[in-house]
Amino acid sequence: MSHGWGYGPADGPDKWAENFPVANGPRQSPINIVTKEAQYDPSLKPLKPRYDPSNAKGILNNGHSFQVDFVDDTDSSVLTGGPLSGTYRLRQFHFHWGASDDRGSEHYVNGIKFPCELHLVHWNTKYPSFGEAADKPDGLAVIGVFLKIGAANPRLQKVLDALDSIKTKGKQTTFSNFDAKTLLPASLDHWTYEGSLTTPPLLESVTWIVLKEPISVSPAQMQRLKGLLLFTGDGETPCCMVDNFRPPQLLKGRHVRASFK
Ligand SMILES: NS(=O)(=O)NCC1=CS(=O)(=O)c2ccccc21
Ligand SMILES: [Zn+2]
Repeated sequence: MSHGWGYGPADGPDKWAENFPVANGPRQSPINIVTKEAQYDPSLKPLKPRYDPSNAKGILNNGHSFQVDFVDDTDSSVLTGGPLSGTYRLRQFHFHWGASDDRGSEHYVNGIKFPCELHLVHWNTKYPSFGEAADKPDGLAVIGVFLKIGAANPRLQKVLDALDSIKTKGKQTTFSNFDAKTLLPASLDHWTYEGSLTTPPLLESVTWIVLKEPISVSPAQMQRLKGLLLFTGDGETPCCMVDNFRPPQLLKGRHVRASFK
């Protein structure tokens, strides 16, 4: 059963507004971050991700990416600081990538695209659950991390090695004892703005925290991501899951803040 949306010509980002009219809303994501227009905000606090590796639960091919899910029934893996008020619990992380390394990221920096972008999704514990938080203006916080082609990144290896067991849509397997913090770069300098989910239902509930420093990924490691499959329908030939990114959306008067000078 398809979700009804995807990244192809018939069901891709240009079509999403038909079923999700918020696609044309005032705070849509991703965006192109124009660094000269991002104002340094000294009131932004240091970003504090505190993750417990034992909260890692499973890895799932959801048909448009893959996600690593975390147990989120306690405050043992949380994000605080930066632009956030209160405590946000880690829910899942996933990636967006291209068919070739000249594209793949959702956010751009001064028009520059990266081959891949990691999203760590958190929800505000002022609400009783993820589901309750997901449609509130301050409900979610997503850390975006750019991946840049370079040396092989050993911290990605455990995730990449798990992909062989979730090749097709709907497949999942256990994924335990993983510290998501190891996927973050040394510097937590970031840009932040008010936006949305970049996939349907495109809810305008996300405080975006996009890290300035990319992490590395080797061409061979990128190939592993591109090997994931999604079936477009029962019995149809599987096709590679690539180019699962939404293009940048209009700022519509929003301002991007920087945590660094
Ligand atoms: N790229 S993104 O993080 O903005 N959107 C993916 C996403 C993250 S999520 O787990 O909040 C969720 C729930 C329902 C539908 C999509 C999503
Ligand atoms: Zn995402």
